[in-house]
Amino acid sequence: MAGNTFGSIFKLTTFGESHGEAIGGVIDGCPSGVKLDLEAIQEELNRRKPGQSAIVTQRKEPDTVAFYSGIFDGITTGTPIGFVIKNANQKSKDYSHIKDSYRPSHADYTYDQKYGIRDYRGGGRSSARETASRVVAGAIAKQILPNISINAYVSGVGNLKLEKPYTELDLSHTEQNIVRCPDPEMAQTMENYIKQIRKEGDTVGGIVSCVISGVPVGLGEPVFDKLHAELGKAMLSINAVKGFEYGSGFEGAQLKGSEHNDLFNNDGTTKTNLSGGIQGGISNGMDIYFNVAFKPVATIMQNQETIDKDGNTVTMQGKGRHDPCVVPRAVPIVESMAALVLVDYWLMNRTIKK
Ligand SMILES: Cc1cc2nc3c(=O)[nH]c(=O)nc-3n(C[C@H](O)[C@H](O)[C@H](O)COP(=O)(O)O)c2cc1C
Ligand SMILES: C=C(O[C@@H]1CC(C(=O)O)=C[C@@H](OP(=O)(O)O)[C@H]1O)C(=O)O
Repeated sequence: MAGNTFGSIFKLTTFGESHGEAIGGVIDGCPSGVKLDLEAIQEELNRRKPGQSAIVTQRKEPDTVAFYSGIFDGITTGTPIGFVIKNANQKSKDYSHIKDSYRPSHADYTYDQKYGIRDYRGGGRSSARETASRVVAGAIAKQILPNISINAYVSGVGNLKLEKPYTELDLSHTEQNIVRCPDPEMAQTMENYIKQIRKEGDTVGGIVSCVISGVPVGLGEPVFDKLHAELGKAMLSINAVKGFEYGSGFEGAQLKGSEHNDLFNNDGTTKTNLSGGIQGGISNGMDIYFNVAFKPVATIMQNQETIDKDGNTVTMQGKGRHDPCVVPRAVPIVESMAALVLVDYWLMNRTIKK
């Protein structure tokens, strides 16, 4: 199975399945001499972990990370950073019903067809449990990036949407509610809606928005490794993601050039920022902002028609502990993937300029 490594200088390889012994990763290419705040890494994991509130999966995992290499006296040594997060709260018997049948729109069918064998307990390797390892690496990347802030927040749940742009929001409120929406009133409405959806045994999608400030001019490697192309790949690699747009995004397609162009100030900044901080695949020093769309996840607590391995139609009922809506927990994952992209390009830029 290829495809388990992300990045070209700061490289993360993850391993592990949702109901196996453990998940974890190896980071190769981390610069030496970085003093790490290990508590801050654990805090990022706590933002992502299952069982954290009434509107997420009730699987209760401590998600405590243990580092095995690459850090000495709290400082990176430049050697591979190996880390492990033990799985502690699997309930694998809840998944025997999907051993020989496929949940519609999960990855059961495609994994079976491609590999011919599948750890069906939980989603196995396809479970978003794997993203905990991304958060560890992302938290380290955040600590390497100088003066760059990355803030994601929930801007949509089903039809409920925050219409205000990030410039009119107080993002310091994001962590003050369990939805991670910076508008307290909207957060409450979203929370009530997710609770109602959960009661119905259903799931609902949503949008995570992200804003990155303090990025210097010059990150991004045209023509194939443009900064926004890599951000797009990073976001689309997250489980359940269906869409990525940056800057003016899909709405920009409705505008005229005279409305869309970002006119310059004399210092090279721009009066508007419909470009979303990237032009020609290179950061221009303005804020980078983007939206990531998540689908309503596949496992619903309702009877559904599906097929078994032999192609027979069967009725399946959702079992196990699942997220009715993933966006509250996806916020730190989006930030982490953004940090991994930025640290890679930042290190590349440093190398090229030397
Ligand atoms: C934070 C997070 C939590 C998720 N939780 C669940 C879940 O509880 N149940 C589920 O069926 N899918 C869940 N998913 C989505 C599946 O992992 C994903 O749909 C599956 O791997 C198939 O991949 P795809 O949707 O990207 O095609 C979650 C995704 C994320 C990002
Ligand atoms: C365990 C986590 O979330 C899981 C993500 C997930 C999925 O299908 O993506 C399905 C559920 O668990 P399982 O793999 O046991 O079916 C969630 O609880 C986690 O994020 O740590």
